[in-house]
Amino acid sequence: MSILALQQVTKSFGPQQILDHVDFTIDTPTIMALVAPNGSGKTTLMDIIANLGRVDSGTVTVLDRPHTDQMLYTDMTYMQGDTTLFMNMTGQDHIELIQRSYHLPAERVEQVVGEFGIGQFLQKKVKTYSLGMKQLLLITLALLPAPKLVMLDEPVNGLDPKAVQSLRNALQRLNDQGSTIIFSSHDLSEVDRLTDNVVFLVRGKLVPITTLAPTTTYTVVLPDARFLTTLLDAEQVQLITPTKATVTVPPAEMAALRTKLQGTAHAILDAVATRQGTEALYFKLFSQNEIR
Ligand SMILES: Nc1ncnc2c1ncn2[C@@H]1O[C@H](COP(=O)(O)OP(=O)(O)OP(=O)(O)O)[C@@H](O)[C@H]1O
Repeated sequence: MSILALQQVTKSFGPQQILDHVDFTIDTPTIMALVAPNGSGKTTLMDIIANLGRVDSGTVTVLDRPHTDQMLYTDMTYMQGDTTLFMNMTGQDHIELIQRSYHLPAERVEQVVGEFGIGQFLQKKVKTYSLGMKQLLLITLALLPAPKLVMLDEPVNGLDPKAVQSLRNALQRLNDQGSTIIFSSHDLSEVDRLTDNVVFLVRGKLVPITTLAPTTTYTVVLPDARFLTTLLDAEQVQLITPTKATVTVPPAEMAALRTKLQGTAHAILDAVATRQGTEALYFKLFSQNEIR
């Protein structure tokens, strides 16, 4: 089964071509970052996937169903900007709407509300919320149903470091449970913390970072860093401290390593990708500022 499939998708606004015969598929659950300059079409693309925008030509399927299938809402959520919130309703009102629509047990709501620490302001009207509070509410609403596909438009915006950490943990857990997350962001260091799976939108085409930089260097933390030398070739591992090392491998190999060590005494506790710079690749791809 494919999670997402775009076939020859084209979209223009007047003379401006946003998507140019895009072919793209996601077949296994992943956390994918969508990266491109302002005005390139990230929101347009997510709108199209969520059936909030029309394609000029091509087809989009989500979970092997046309993206126009109304019932897909049970399997796909989309966090857009704060214009989707009702200013005169409380956060709690919003949560109850989602809880009723998706028949969610109270424990699920308690878990996610607790995870993001938003319980203390849920009784207030949304119009009194700060940018970060609105972001946290929007993220909570999108993640509550734990759908198969979650799309988040710039979720990191306005979040404090603790909230970013909660987001990171929540997305990782959802992905571990089989959900796919697509998010856009301009914060490239946070992108590198959240995922290896970066896809650039370049002149109307989707370009996976793996096609540009086949290996990634990760700074990993684990109880005994020397253990890595028993699993990987010498040139792939560089010990930094007894509990820290750099590992240079393709992203898929890193994912396999994490899975292999999960739950063992050698579990990888943290891994930060310092690929030959997502940022460096970004500047190489978008140096001419010609997208806008
Ligand atoms: N309804 C519309 N009518 C005409 N042009 C539009 C419409 N919606 C978006 N655009 C244009 O399409 C381009 C892509 O916009 P989009 O919001 O998808 O970019 P983005 O990559 O999400 O940008 P940002 O990073 O700034 O959020 C922009 O030039 C925008 O002005």
